[in-house]
Amino acid sequence: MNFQPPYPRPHVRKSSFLLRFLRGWNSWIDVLFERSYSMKMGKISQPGMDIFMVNDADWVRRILGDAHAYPKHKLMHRMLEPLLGTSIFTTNGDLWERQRRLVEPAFAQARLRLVFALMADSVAGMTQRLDEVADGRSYEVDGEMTYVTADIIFRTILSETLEESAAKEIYDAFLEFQHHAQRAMILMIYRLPPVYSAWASKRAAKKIRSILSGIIARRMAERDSGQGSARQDILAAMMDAVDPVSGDRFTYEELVDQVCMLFLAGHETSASALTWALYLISQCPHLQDQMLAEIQAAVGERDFELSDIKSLPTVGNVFRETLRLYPPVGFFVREAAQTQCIRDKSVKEGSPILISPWLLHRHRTLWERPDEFDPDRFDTPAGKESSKCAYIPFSKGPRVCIGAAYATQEAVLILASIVRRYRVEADPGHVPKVVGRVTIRSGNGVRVRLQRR
Ligand code: HEM
Repeated sequence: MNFQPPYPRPHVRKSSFLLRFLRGWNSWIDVLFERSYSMKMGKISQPGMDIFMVNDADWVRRILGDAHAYPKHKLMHRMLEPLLGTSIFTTNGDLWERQRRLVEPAFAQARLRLVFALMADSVAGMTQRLDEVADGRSYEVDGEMTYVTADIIFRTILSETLEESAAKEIYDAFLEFQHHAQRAMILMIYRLPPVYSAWASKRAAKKIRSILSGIIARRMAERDSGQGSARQDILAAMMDAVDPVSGDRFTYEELVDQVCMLFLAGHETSASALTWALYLISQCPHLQDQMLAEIQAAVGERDFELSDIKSLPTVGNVFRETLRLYPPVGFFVREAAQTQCIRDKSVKEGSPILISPWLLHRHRTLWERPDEFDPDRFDTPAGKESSKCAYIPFSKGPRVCIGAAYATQEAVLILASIVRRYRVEADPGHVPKVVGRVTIRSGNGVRVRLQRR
């Protein structure tokens, strides 16, 4: 049985300028109105700046397909810069191309094979911690999903395990960063100086950056003194990578920015998706039975192996459908490099263009029953058609997520490990409150009840 999970009901009409500001202060999703979910293109007029929202599948493909004509907008860079510095996530042009050439090999299939065992070790730690709470009590899963995904990033990128105290420090600092970065962005859109929010987001980012930069400095010193060559993690691949065009490597400062970016892009997104996935399956006991039967048939009681990931199509579809309904990156911002017409609208050079997986994935004319949770939809002709043109949780084109395969491997492993060991039951009365900030999260947490099988 499919069900319709919660999301903020859109307003009937477009909000006025002032209401948009107030509603967007906590969550950009609260600004949306009914037509946002069916229009192909919208325009939001702000003082001194028109922002365009593109939901037309062909235009989305064109925009995402051309990183030169539609580079990333500086707004995104300014929002994330305190944490990510000048990293691949927000740069453009030659600088981005160089960074992409140096980072991409670290995520090649061969390296993903190497990091699978590290992921599995971390998941074993997760189940030990979950055993402590798997007695049917009401349990908030956000913290554990953030912990295990951050620990996986630490192990696979840096060959370090993440202590619980450092994990807590990072978790709290990141919540603080999200909160203030979202507010700084809203203020910048309204041409107001984001004085306090910018300062507070920098303060939170500094805590995370100081934990990571210490480790990188140590690793570079190790390399320079000829030690540590046996490590096969993602940092080693990035330190060794030589740019085939310029012949040079990442400097220390560049590596700090890239690792902070991979840390954020690589754990917060996955933690958001996994938390929502646990909520969704908690509402569907029959689906869990189907997942369990599939896991038992393919894997039984032995340890998971990398080749199992492809033998668990239902688990894979649960992850895909979670990313459709709650895409961790709810929107991205590009800009028009030249003045032009997009559909019937004149878009000036430099105007921000928003592309929103949140809206595209729930578009009234592009999906059947868009608000329903239905993992089987990806096996139907209609679902396959919709996902071809209107499914972009990892974006598309030259700037597609570098970590898509890594994230899928990790998420299927975590979900399958949880379902094999526990029944994930609903916590009656708990309804998550969807909040759109840097990622899409629940403002009141996600609570379920775990029961050991
Ligand atoms: C469920 C998990 C994930 C989701 C939904 C996700 C989603 C995305 C999206 C939508 C973008 C494009 C953003 C834009 O165009 O502004 C992106 C870019 C990126 N992601 Fe992910 N991501 C996930 C996990 C990861 C992981 C695990 C890593 C690495 C460890 C990673 C690394 C990156 C990088 C480096 C980019 C920038 C690529 C570029 O601009 O060239 N992501 N991701």
